[in-house]
Amino acid sequence: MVLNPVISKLSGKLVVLASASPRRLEILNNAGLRFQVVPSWFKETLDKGLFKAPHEYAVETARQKALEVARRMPFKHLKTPDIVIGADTIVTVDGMILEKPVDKDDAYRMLSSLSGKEHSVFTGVAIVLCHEKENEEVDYQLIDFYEETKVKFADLSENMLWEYINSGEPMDKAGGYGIQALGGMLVEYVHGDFLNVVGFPLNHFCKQLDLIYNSSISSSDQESSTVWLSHNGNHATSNLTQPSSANHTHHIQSSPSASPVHKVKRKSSETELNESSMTLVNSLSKHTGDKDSANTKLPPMTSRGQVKEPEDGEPKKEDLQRICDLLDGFRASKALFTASKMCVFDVLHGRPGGLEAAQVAQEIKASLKGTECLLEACVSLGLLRSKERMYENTDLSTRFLLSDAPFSLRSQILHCNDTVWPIFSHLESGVLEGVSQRDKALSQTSKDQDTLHSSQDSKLRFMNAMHNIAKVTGKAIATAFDLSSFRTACDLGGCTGAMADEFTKAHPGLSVTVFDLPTVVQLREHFQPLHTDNRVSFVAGDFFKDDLPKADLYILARILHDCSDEKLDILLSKIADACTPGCGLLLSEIFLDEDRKGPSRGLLQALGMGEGKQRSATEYSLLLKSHGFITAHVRHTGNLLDAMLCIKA
Ligand SMILES: O=c1[nH]cc([C@@H]2O[C@H](COP(=O)(O)OP(=O)(O)OP(=O)(O)O)[C@@H](O)[C@H]2O)c(=O)[nH]1
Repeated sequence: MVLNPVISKLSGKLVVLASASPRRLEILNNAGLRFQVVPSWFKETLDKGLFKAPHEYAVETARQKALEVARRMPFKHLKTPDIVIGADTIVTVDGMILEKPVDKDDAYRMLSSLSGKEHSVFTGVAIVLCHEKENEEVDYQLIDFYEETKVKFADLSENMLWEYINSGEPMDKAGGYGIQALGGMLVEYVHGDFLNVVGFPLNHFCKQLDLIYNSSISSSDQESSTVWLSHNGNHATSNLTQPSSANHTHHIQSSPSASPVHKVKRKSSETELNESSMTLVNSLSKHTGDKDSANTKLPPMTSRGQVKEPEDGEPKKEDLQRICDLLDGFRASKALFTASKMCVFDVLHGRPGGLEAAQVAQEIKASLKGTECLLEACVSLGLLRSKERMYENTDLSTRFLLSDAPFSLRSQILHCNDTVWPIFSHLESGVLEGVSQRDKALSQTSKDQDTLHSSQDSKLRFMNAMHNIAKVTGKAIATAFDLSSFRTACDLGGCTGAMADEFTKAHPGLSVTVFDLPTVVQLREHFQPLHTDNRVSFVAGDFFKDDLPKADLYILARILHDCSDEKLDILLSKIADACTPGCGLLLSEIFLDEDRKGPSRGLLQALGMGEGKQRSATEYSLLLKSHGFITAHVRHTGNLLDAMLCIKA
């Protein structure tokens, strides 16, 4: 790509850098850009698990940083900028995203995970072009891209690590290092844009400006091809013409059902810019021709930031829908629980063409009316499909709701129905008293049941539920880290051995001992996989009281969140005592976001008021460090559980 002068194109425009990074300020200053700095208030807490690739996380964070400033300025600074620039820099290694360390321990974790390795630095950049309209409304055009640079660290000694950490330099830098300063000592090579590592890919930025201000797309083309971001930043689809420019051919694919983010692939003779995507959403005024955008018509925001309620004063549909979704949530859960318990999905399995409601009613021995309502509700939830009054399973129900599906969750669903649901029926008491309502709820439930389940039956049902979760999450956890340095593992509370199976499958050199209560180990025959791998063995015992089997890796999957502080201390002390330096501890839990604002799955689980608590990765890391385990790697798997690998110091 031939690069043309671009900085001068911005003279006379109000350019805003939505960043508090002194390095970004210096880079753009040195390039001769005149701009104002308005740090963004956007909290960098996007759920990383939602992004398919690390760079998407950096780009979305950059977008939100820039949009927050672009939207705030008209009524906080009483002026609308012409251009707002946002950026976010992250480091990735071993599948982990490293941002700025929260403390020295975190910096140690990051730097030790980078030691001796090549890693990537991604900087996402968002350019928001603001267009103030005659009616004071502001439309935004959002253009974003990312740049990747590879960096290789030398092998770092403990002394080197701690000397660098104690310099204080790591604390405000992605990945815990500053390549432009002391951190340069750690670096063996850089492949790619050095400034991108520092925090701003200046060359790529200039190329992007070139596309915006020097491309041959005529203003009318730009008008027709450039679709504007609605004031609220909500996306909407739009139909687009396919513009072409002198230096670049870019293809903007759009379809009514497509996400509003369209990948724009720009190629040039010299440089293939990596994917830069222009978030294309339609304005409220000009491009709402097609039905989709009409459906997503949003109340316009005045430049003073107030959302204009629709003329008739009706509440916004989206807000009402959000509340109704929450209102109906328990009905949806109960429909799933009931259909599962009544074996609706099993009844429909293997019935080509499906069954009528009357046939299902007969098979599940239920009323026709009740069965029809249940089947229709399941169709509305995507659990069944119907055609000419014939009902069939969907892929979703076939994969997760059949009793004998490889990843069946039916037992977990029955556990939620029979145990969790009664507990949540006493949630108000739980909140008032701050203690679990389990005994009250289950003693009442067991009295209500015609026949009390034998202790073995209820134990089996619980084990089945745990087996379901281990089957669904086991592979993601077992493959989260390189465990080649470990030969023996002990899965504490490993229940049926489903997780142990996945570890032996993923690591041929590893044998796993499942250590669980005698009543659990006695019942393991009910769950043994068809293939019996002799690398999985069972030992009965109580990990709070008995000696732990010797191993060089201990696995704790969904155990710690259920333990009181006292039990945590007992268990972790026993593990620490059983470990020699270099032993591993692999923890698998739901890791809360650092600001404890999500994921709701974890925070809703905490409403069970058990004696344990939900924690973030940092909280778990510090808890384990207090027992001599240093966190080496953290993995947000995007599955139901996350994972952390710690090493005994
Ligand atoms: O080698 C280096 N690597 C990274 C940096 C600096 O690290 C931070 C990255 O953090 P972020 O992208 O979140 O930016 P912030 O500083 O928090 O400012 P925002 O207001 O934009 O969020 C960034 O400052 C890089 O410059 C470095 O200096 N050297």
